[in-house]
Amino acid sequence: MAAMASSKSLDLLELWHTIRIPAIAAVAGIYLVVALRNRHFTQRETYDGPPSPSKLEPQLSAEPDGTVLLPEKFEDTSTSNRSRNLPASSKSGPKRITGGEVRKKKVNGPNAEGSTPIEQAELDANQKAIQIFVFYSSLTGSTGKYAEQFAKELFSKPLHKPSPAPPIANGTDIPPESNEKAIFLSPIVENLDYLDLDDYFISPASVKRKNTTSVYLLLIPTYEITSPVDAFLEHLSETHHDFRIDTRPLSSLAGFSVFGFGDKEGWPMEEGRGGGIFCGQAKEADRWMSKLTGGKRIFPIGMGDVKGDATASLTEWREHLEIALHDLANGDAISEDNGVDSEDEEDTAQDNAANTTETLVDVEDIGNSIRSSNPPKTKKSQGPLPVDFTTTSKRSAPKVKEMVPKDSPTYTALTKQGYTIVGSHSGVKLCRWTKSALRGRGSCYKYSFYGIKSHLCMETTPSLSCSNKCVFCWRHGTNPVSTTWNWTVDEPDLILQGAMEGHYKKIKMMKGVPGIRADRFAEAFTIRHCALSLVGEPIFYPHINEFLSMLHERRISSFLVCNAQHPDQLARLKYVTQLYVSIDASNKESLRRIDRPLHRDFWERFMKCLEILRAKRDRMRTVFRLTLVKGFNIEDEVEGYADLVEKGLPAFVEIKGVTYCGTSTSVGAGLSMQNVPFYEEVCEFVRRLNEALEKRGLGYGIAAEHAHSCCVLIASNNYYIDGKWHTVIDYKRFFELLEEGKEFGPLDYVGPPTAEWAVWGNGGFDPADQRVYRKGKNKGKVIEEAPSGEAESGCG
Ligand SMILES: Cc1cc2nc3c(=O)[nH]c(=O)nc-3n(C[C@H](O)[C@H](O)[C@H](O)COP(=O)(O)O)c2cc1C
Ligand code: SF4
Repeated sequence: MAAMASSKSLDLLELWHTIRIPAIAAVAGIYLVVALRNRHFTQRETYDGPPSPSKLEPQLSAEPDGTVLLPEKFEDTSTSNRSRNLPASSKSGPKRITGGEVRKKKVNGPNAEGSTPIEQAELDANQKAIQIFVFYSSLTGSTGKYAEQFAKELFSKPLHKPSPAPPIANGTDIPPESNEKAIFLSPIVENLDYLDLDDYFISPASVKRKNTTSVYLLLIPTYEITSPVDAFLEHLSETHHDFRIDTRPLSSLAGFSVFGFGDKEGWPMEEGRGGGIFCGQAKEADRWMSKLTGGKRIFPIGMGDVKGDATASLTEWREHLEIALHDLANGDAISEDNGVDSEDEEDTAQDNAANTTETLVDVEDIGNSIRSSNPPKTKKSQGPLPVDFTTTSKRSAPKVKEMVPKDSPTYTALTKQGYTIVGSHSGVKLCRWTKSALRGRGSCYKYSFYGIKSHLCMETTPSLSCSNKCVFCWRHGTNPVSTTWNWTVDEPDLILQGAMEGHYKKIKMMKGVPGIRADRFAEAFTIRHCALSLVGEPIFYPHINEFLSMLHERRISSFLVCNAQHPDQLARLKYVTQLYVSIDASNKESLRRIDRPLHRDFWERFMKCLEILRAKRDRMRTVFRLTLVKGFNIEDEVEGYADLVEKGLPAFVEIKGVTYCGTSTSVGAGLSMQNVPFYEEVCEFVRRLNEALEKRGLGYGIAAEHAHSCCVLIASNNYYIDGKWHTVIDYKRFFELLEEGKEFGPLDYVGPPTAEWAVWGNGGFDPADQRVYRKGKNKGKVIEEAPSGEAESGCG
């Protein structure tokens, strides 16, 4: 028995040795699964309803001085997105870029075989085809319209062949030429300002269809100020100089051609105002494209004077271009290499720099030269074009410019609108509410909500430049735009001094205006508040923190509005009395449509700024500024806005109807009186937003209103103290706290209760002032006269 027992235990021991590893692994696995499950349920059990600030991810926190440390930096996409978008392997060593897929836009345009474009579906797979891309850039909208029209008209009429070309059949359909080797696909129109340039200009756009090459036609305006065209030219230049990329990366294109838009009166052929020249940037684009394609210019650059005959010039250029394209389709010129060495071309260009202006040919001259000589031919079929347009641009070392030089049209335009330009990049302007308050006719909503008397407030900006082109902005036709600061920088004390002097000068000029109240006029010579919201982007200014400190040292409060496009600068921002971000839409597409941002990663930047704002909410008063534009960002967006509030958890949400200014630019952007909501519509939106916030349990309520300027305030319940809203600021306490140098938060400088007349439901107009009602059918809408200088700006 004992022997049997001992042999059994030996068997068991053997069995244990055989199965011990899988058994231990199985037990450990089961333990892990159970532990994870328990953890999951523990978390779920402790979840207590709607998200509170501490539970929202990801978390950033502010330092005692109000700054936020960011784990990563947002680089300027205008110049550096290439390095991010290159294939991973190309970052570690030299590599030839061979191309990738592109996002395609709707194919449009006319349709006929031979010279006219046709839809892909109708093609025989072996048929050679040419895809035309019409690229454009536009700051104020006109080039976009020209581009659409151009694409519609391309090949829409019989070829306008100059003699001695053979006559063609009457009628609108052009019979295919018997020797036609390739046909044209309907053109694709693309806006360079929003395109991922890497997809199109590091290697040719990849077209899914086989046997298809592309032609790039570029319609480019010129701006002497910084504009999106700069980013495009920079991209072309970087591509050319990038050692990882083939020297002629676009050489497999069938060809390219450029048409420039400019203003000959302001910027003649030689150097014009602010250093710009007529169509200077179009010429530069033409030069870079020639280098990148290895000289595949199918037709010389055309130029149109927008104050003259731009439409006629474009038509003429198109008609000649059609012939050149036709030749391209007929001949064997669709080749990988046309034998032109771009490096030789560059050398020639530099050698010939001194003779450049002589070689310039305007489109009128091109027309004449073509009529008087032969019709244009492709290089392969006829040798190089007689005029080398790559030599038209003089290259000089880049120098740092002033943002708004005194002799620039921007300066003239802004001063005409009532701005005082301070130094080279700042501006100050008397707000219409300051004037109104001086006359006892009421202050702006900042008085009703936060206790700011408008006649003690200065509206200024240390950066007239902005990185958006909002549809409702007054100034995008005139104010500079850019994604990065690339101008000379003025010292903060000079800006503050200049701004205050400019402000007081304008106050002095109010002396003779009927109805000015003597007491307020006298008080107005001590600025107590500064609204950094005039126009442009104040946090763009590299010394913004020093500027703010100087205001605070003088016991001037700061209200700073930023456009949520500069997370790095926002994170670095120190104490502000009240910090705003403009929330002009609740989703990416809507934001693109309304703000027309220059940054390609605008949505990521926007979301990052909300995170940063949330991190700052324990240090300062934070505000979301919503500007409602009917037909753009009101309808169906309430839930989206509530989501954004949940993300940023601002102390306040200001909701304001857009202000209509009726400038040609706003009209061009598709804005009319129809887009201005009535106050009742704003109120209805506010009620719905409040409900959406309540549903999420976020702890907000409708606190105050200023019907006079179509503005309503939603506030965090933190400001509902002892049964009353407390939205007004204790400015004296704010400065004391700063001077004490201890850590403090926004609830440490809460002022007295919000005035009864300002509380939601009571209208928001101080009975001590005299209300002046507007007559007419648009009563209840905020309309401003522009450019009289009477108005607040789009984000003011
Ligand atoms: C501030 C400003 C600067 C300009 N600079 C130049 C220039 O240097 N050269 C030029 O030929 N045209 C210049 N123009 C004219 C524009 O190129 C022209 O108005 C063009 O049609 C604008 O196109 P867009 O509406 O598509 O932005 C300038 C226009 C403005 C408003
Ligand atoms: S409204 Fe403000 S953010 Fe928008 S473009 Fe104008 S200045 Fe820039």
